[in-house]
Amino acid sequence: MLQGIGLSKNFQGKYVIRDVDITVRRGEIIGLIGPNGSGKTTLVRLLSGEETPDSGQVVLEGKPLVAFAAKERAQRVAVLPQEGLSPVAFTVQEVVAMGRYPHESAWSWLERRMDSMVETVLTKTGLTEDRHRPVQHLSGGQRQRVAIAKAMAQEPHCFILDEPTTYMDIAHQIAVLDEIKEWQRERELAVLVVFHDLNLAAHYCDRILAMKDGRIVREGPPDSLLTASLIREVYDVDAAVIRHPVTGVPQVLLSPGETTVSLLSRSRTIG
Ligand SMILES: Nc1ncnc2c1ncn2[C@@H]1O[C@H](COP(=O)(O)OP(=O)(O)OP(=O)(O)O)[C@@H](O)[C@H]1O
Repeated sequence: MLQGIGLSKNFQGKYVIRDVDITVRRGEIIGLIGPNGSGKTTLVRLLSGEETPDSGQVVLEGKPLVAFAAKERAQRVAVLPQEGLSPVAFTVQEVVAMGRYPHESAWSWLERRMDSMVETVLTKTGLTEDRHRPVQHLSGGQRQRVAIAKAMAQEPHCFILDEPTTYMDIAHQIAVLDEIKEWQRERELAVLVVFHDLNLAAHYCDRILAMKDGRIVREGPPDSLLTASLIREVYDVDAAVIRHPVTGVPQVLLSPGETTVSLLSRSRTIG
């Protein structure tokens, strides 16, 4: 459904994405993991058309992404960027209604605000009570929920989220990811999520792709992929991986002392 074929991207003479193949299929949540600077956001930006690859191409529903007009593309792909929503003066409801833009014809602004899809996502994301508050008065976590609601209102077939739970407390991390998962199942969406939290990735993803130095180095279901050796290979960190006592999915436990040693030696190498 959304495919990157042989993607490479070079910034200032340095390849940050190297010959990456990736397919995000309908009905599937893929997690993209990897250390800082490994190329996750750049890959997301290539897949959403915000960056142009130096080689390779992105194919959406069988057609090159570049062949879609911006509005057609927005009807199919919604992106939650890493930087989230700016603290704008618009209200929560107005921002969520902006997500309807790709589907509107000659509707007026007022009609757009009354759209039932806006009501549905405000309810789903628990934002009904805050609907008349200006976004600039919300906390970082609340703003992130508004950004997710706006993307949901877009009714895409494919949803790309770059670290969606940044700024959220643990209750909202779970609530928002549960909602995204339920919505993905209902609509058979193709979902790609960049995760730093490997334990959340293990719970929510059907498949995980691990990136390092601009390449996808390992790929598989969380159950078989998330091992101590993978974490050592990708992050240079010695971690213990155990089974969650209730769900049985792999969970990563860090050993702080060893993590610090690895990071110090890595920064010495970089410096
Ligand atoms: N527009 C740009 N110009 C120059 N270099 C860039 C640009 N965008 C990204 N890079 C570089 O590309 C590399 C990969 O960055 P990217 O943001 O894709 O990594 P990431 O895996 O998402 O990192 P993080 O986990 O910190 O968000 C980094 O070295 C970064 O400095």
